[in-house]
Amino acid sequence: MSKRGPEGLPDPAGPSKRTKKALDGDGYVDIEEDEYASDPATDSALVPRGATINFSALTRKLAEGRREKGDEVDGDSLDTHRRQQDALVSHIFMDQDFSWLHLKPDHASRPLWISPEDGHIILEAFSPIAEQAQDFLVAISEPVSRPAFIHEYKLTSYSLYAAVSVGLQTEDIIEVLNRLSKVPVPEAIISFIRERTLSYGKVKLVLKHNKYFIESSHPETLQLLLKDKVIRDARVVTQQADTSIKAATFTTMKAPVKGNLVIPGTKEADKKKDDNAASRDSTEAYKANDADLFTSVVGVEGDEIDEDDDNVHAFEIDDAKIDDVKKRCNELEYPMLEEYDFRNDTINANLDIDLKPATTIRPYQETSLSKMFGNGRARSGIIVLPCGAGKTLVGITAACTIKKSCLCLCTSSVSVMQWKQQFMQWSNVTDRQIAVFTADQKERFAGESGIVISTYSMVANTHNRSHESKKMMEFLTSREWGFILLDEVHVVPAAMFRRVVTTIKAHSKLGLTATLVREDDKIADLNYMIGPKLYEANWMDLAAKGHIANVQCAEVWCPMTPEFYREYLREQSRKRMLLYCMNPKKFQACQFLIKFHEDRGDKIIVFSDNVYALKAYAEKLGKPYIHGGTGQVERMRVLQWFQHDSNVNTIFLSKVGDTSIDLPEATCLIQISSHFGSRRQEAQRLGRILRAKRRNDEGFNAFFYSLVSKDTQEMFYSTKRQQFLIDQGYAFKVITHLDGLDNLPNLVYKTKDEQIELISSVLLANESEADLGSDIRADEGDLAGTVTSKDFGDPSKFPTTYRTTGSITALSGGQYMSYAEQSKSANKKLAREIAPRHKLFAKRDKDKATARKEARTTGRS
Ligand SMILES: Nc1ncnc2c1ncn2[C@@H]1O[C@H](COP(=O)(O)OP(=O)(O)OP(=O)(O)O)[C@@H](O)[C@H]1O
Repeated sequence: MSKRGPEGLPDPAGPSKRTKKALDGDGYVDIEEDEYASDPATDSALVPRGATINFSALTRKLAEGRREKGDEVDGDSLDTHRRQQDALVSHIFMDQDFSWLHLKPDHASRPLWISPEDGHIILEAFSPIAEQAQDFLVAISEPVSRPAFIHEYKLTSYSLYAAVSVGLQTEDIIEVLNRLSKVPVPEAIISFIRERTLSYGKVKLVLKHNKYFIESSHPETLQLLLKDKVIRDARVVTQQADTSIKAATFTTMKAPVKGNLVIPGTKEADKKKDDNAASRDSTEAYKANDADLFTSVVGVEGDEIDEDDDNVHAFEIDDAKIDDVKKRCNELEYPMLEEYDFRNDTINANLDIDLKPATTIRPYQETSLSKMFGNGRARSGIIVLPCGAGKTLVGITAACTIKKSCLCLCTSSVSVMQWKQQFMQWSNVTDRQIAVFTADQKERFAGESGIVISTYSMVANTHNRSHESKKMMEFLTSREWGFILLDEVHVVPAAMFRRVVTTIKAHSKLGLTATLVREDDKIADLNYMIGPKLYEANWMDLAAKGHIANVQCAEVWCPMTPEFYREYLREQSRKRMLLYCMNPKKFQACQFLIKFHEDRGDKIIVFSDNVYALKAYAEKLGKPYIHGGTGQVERMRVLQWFQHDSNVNTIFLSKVGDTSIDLPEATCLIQISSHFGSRRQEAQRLGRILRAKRRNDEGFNAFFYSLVSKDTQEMFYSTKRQQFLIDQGYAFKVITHLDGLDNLPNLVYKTKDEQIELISSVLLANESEADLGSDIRADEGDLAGTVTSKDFGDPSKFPTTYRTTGSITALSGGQYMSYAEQSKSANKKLAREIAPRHKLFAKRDKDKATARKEARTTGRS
């Protein structure tokens, strides 16, 4: 595989040579000079096929060539003037001077600019055609950052793979980009798009009669793949097929027939119900949609999506090696499309389910599904929708469209029950057709087809299975599944995924997630294990349309009291965390915000990953709490109170509440302790209020506060955590002072004595109290719990996030708080004190510390 730069773009250091070398190493591929790109618009010698492109060098060379030839300059005075201007500004921008990419005369009405350096695309989100441009960019590139006015995307190999897999053609991509761009699309980018899309979509992975086949209508491509050792070794040679690699020896299969497909829950489906006679070809409808997009954006007709050739060639591969083969094909730049022609599958029994007549899916849910079913088959891939936007219904609608046996995998047993309940709520599935497989329940559906809902760990775990579990696994692995639904795909460790993908045979896979980010950079693995990203919604758009709530985000800086800070500087890292969580000023800020929001009529969830702090805060403030150790009955009771009792307006949750708790009543979140710098956790917590019931009330805002102890490590983690949400367009305000806090009646830990009492109890607390990982029960499967502080790097190296400091009045409409920047703090003085001391004093300090330690040990015993 070509080595990629940090952006997913090729590394200028020449990785293509690696590709070539790897292939040569196996002694099978001759990359001839004539395989160099032969597009007349580009200098062919510069762009070898499969080679990595140094965008800037290439573009400059091409531009210089043109200048030498006098191509781009028609000699009129305007251009001369322009060149003079360029010369004037060039020294300011240095190597970032792109003035040689001349603006088109009507550039003001075109919303895009593409960097010739790295394929990053900048979009003016305020342009009248920004919405259409966004739809197009989401299809061909990866969104990097989408705040209010300027969006950033990047073109990568994977994004182009996804574009081809949803039916876009190379020339359409280039044409539309060119129409939208303020400058002509740099030639390096055109070459990159051509080169990357050349081989995509040529090879498919098909499951037939419980066997996997690699299928293509280009026999030469199959020959090329078979020259690779990994693929060759994975091939199952049947009697009919000769091992020698000739097109004639491949099994020839008939191309699937296309017909009518209507996704349930859409307007199309309603129309069909109303008028059976007027059934329409939905493939045509989706093509028309795409064509509309292109026409409205750029004024050209969209090309027809290629129909399959009549004859396709295929060879069988060993299902135990399926994962390696997929990975290898990706590396060879022939990623396999996985499509399931479910309507022509006569082998697997149909599942008679449909959405209930009253269920209507929302426009963005329909768009995401149209990417999956756009050509009448089910494409495997990933759909990314914000938390609370209704991924469950998207999954259920997909299952009701495919109408074959479905296996649904989630991260915890609580989610399993929620999925089952949602299936029953939105579709007409009967109790007999749906079964759950968890540690407590091992059910099977009645009849030939049905739905099984389980957890990743139940299916992937191979140790200590009970007899019943073994039997259940035999049931799951012995059959062919039409559809596998994978919830929260971003949290599942790669090894666990691999086990699931290799043990369960499924024709199509749909991954669902809100946050396609991982701290361990394993996200690229999902591309070959599940498929490309089919759709990613824009959070701000959905908020503007009322599908999710508008949220005001704020980071509240709580100064450490001098005593806490002194101990913080002295203690080791685990205790340090306990100290910044239990900071009395944070306690007070939490009390103040709870009071402030309860008075406004909000329902508040306070999150704390640290169970020691969770209990201490909740007990001190007299509020109910739930953590990993809370029993099911108690949990349900607390949640019921919160939902229905007007006297219980605040609950405290540990990380068990991050994902699996659906509380549309909640309108305010306060975070007092969190899992280091996890961007995913921050987004998932925000997700708890995005579904606020009251989101469509006029002027309604939900609130998300992160309480951070000033001048501690927590500030670095907080910045890191916010990055994902900032990229989605959320602005974090910083509150440095809560006006009125000091006058709050019954303010906790107000006196020095109380604060000192608190610090001694924190210091006496066991080191393990600072642990975050032990809170989740095994069956709740904290699949992401493997991430530690180490994964977040060195705080000092992390780039700072842009923040705004503003008025809380503007933030919440409240008049009781104000900002004040503190220029000096006692903490700074303390930090100076703690700095390396003269050796004369060092010994005295050491003696003192030993004495203190001894005193503590005696106190504990
Ligand atoms: N088309 C729809 N019509 C009405 N309600 C809907 C629709 N789609 C989703 N909802 C509602 O939106 C809420 C959120 O849905 P869901 O729990 O599926 O979100 P999610 O995207 O899975 O969130 P998370 O990632 O936080 O788990 C649910 O209460 C669901 O009933």
